[in-house]
Amino acid sequence: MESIIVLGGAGYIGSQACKALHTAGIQPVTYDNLSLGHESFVKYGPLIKGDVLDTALLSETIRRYDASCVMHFAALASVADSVTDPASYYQNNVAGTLSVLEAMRATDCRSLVFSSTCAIYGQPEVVPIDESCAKNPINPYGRSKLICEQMMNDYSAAYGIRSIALRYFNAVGADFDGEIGEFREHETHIIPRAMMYLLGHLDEFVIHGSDFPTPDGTAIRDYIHVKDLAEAHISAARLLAGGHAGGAYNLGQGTGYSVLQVLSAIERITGRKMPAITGGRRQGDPAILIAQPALAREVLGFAPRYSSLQDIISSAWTWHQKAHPQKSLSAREAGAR
Ligand SMILES: NC(=O)c1ccc[n+]([C@@H]2O[C@H](COP(=O)([O-])OP(=O)(O)OC[C@H]3O[C@@H](n4cnc5c(N)ncnc54)[C@H](O)[C@@H]3O)[C@@H](O)[C@H]2O)c1
Ligand SMILES: O=c1ccn([C@@H]2O[C@H](COP(=O)(O)OP(=O)(O)O[C@H]3O[C@H](CO)[C@H](O)[C@H](O)[C@H]3O)[C@@H](O)[C@H]2O)c(=O)[nH]1
Repeated sequence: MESIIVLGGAGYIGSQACKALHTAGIQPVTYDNLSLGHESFVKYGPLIKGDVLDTALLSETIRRYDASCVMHFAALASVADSVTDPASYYQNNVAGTLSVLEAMRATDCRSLVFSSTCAIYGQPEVVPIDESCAKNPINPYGRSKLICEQMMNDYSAAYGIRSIALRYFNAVGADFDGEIGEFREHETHIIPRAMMYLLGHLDEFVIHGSDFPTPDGTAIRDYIHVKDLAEAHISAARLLAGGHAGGAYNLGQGTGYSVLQVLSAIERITGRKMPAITGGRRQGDPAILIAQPALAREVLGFAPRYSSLQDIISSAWTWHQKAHPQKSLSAREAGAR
């Protein structure tokens, strides 16, 4: 059976990729240090507990499974934390990716699919953003990912390790079977925070900024379902297996929604009131991020199927209720809403 090594496979997006690989008949071998991920998310193949900085263990794992490809999700990914603790981001994300490339160089595996981000574009001059737009990241997280892409290009030219960087916009939603979803110790993302608020795990939900230059004053993002992202990884791995030289592709829908539009859809779909407090902007939050996904459509055949607000919110809501059943029935929630 073909095996693919999934670095960070115990995390939110990596675990969805594992499920998609398993469904496609490929064995996903999760390699994760479990610093942020969950062992319970590793359901579709073996787990190797290890750090991406451990080059020797990585090489050994790639060889042991005779992996056809490496998918690299393992990173720190909080914009705000990267500003206060850049050292961790350069160590984990940049040195970590260098270690991955070195581990691959020591083996025969020459295909890498990498989790990049729209944060590499910084404050875009034009939207929708296409792949040729200026890359001026405005925080260490975005810079760390841009450096990784540059290293990957150099390793491709010099050592023939071909890579596809997938620049996700906002990953959202959960598995439609309710098996895996989005859950972090210190959650900052809009959909899980809203779900946690509705389930009584947060005392308030704050809208970060109402004075953006957008029609309703709240920031606009391009939300893409993790299942669509997971399937794009399989397309990317297949392209590389077919000899594709590598490249970088935006993964978004090409449509944006404001924070207020998302909150209103949450009220409609969950049938719960979502009273929100308006707060100030978060540091480094751009007003509008919308992808131009034409290149991904042309090259990867990327055609999002699960990214309507209805599918995104209903899958997340189902999973969050299942993940926290005891608390979802709390007296506070039942009485107050
Ligand atoms: N969530 C988003 O909206 C989004 C958007 C753009 C890009 N990304 C990128 O996608 C990838 C996955 O994001 P996610 O939301 O699933 O994050 P996540 O935190 O849920 O998953 C990351 C996983 O990597 C593991 N990990 C981290 N550092 C490691 C290390 N040094 N060695 C081994 N394992 C390590 C963690 O334990 C975790 O399981 C990241 O590279 C992130 O930068 C995410
Ligand atoms: O409690 C919250 C949480 C979020 N938001 C708003 O909701 C939108 C989406 O915020 P998220 O935190 O869900 O996502 P980001 O757009 O900040 O982050 C995403 O894009 C980043 C690049 O800008 C990184 O790639 C990151 O990993 C990825 O999740 C933003 O306008 C944010 O200000 C709120 O109003 N309240």
